Amino acid sequence: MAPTITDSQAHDFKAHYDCAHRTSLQDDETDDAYVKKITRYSDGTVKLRNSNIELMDQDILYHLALGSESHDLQEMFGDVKFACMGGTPKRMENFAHFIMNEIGYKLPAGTQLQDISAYSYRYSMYKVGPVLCVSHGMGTPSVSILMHEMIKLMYHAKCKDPVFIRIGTCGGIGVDGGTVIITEDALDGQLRNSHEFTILGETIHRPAKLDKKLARELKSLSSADDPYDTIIGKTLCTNDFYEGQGRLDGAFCEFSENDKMAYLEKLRENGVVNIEMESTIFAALTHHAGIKAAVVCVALLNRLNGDQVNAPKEVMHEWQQRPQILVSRYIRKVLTHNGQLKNLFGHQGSIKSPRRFKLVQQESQAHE
Ligand SMILES: O=P(O)(O)O[C@H]1O[C@H](CO)[C@@H](O)[C@H]1O
Ligand SMILES: O=c1cc[nH]c(=O)[nH]1
Repeated sequence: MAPTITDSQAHDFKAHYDCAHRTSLQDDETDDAYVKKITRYSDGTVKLRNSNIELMDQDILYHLALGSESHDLQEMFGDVKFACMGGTPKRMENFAHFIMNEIGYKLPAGTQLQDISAYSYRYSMYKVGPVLCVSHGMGTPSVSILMHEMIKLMYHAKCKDPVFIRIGTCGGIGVDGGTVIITEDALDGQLRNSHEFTILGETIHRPAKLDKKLARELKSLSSADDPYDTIIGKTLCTNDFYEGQGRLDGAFCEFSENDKMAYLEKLRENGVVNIEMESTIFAALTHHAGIKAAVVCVALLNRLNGDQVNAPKEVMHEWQQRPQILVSRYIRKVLTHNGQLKNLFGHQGSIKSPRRFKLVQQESQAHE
């Protein structure tokens, strides 16, 4: 049944809508406190900024092949603490297997990981205890649809203070392929720290804010033993991989190599260290929902040296594991801190890897 919206709910909607226009006038702290107030219940569970949903008999999360009536979402997802997302289904399936080993999670006997959203034929979703691993496709429209449904999923499931992390790939600016980059600020094609939406024919901007503390915490989990650099910097989010990222090798190119290099230099002068295609929408919608979020990508090339992604497949496969390793350290740290990683030492996989073992030792000492 379609929801009926009362005047007071419409007023509520308008207040929230006005807030989206107003945020640039507010200082960050007021904005953060306001967002927190309207996006959390007192027990930390996610509160939606859309009262229409409560009035609906059921909410179908169409692109996830889930629904609030057809599935017991609280039973299925109520324990989720981390929602990790990345472009491809295969990367997220690999991450699900990787994190399962890293946190010592054991599936019930006789079962194996399954793609929960397989029948959507859109996104893939795997659940490993408190960790959801979801593919988001390419570009901001694809991520936008997923984020609406993921945020509603967190609400229906009554998840407490979930953290969203994008695990991606990017082009580096002045950094070597294989470098791990944590986004400090996500900028749109015009270097604005916001995402532009067209709603009811009107243009609005929502701040593309990520959690700075989380970014620093992730950075602190990089290790001097890692055979690659992990850095923090600004990320440019574009609507295209070719002309939109100043590549000379698309089907069309109406600018010169000099124009391209001048543009990349301008980005560098503005503190931009990488280019990808989802960070502004990811940051804007998580911030609007009061959800702590981070973006961690690995550079597949240094764009100052060229445009083609030509590293060997095996090399790129190894590079793509690097953001996953960093994120898994964070997840293990939080779970250890919360006393939820009790089985770790009993789990063979953890004892086998010296680096992982060292980290576990450090963590347990830090919490003694
Ligand atoms: O590696 P993922 O997460 O797919 O992200 C990057 O790769 C895609 C382009 O190849 C874009 O979606 C870009 O953001
Ligand atoms: O150059 C690159 C590489 C990966 N992803 C992008 O969006 N750009």
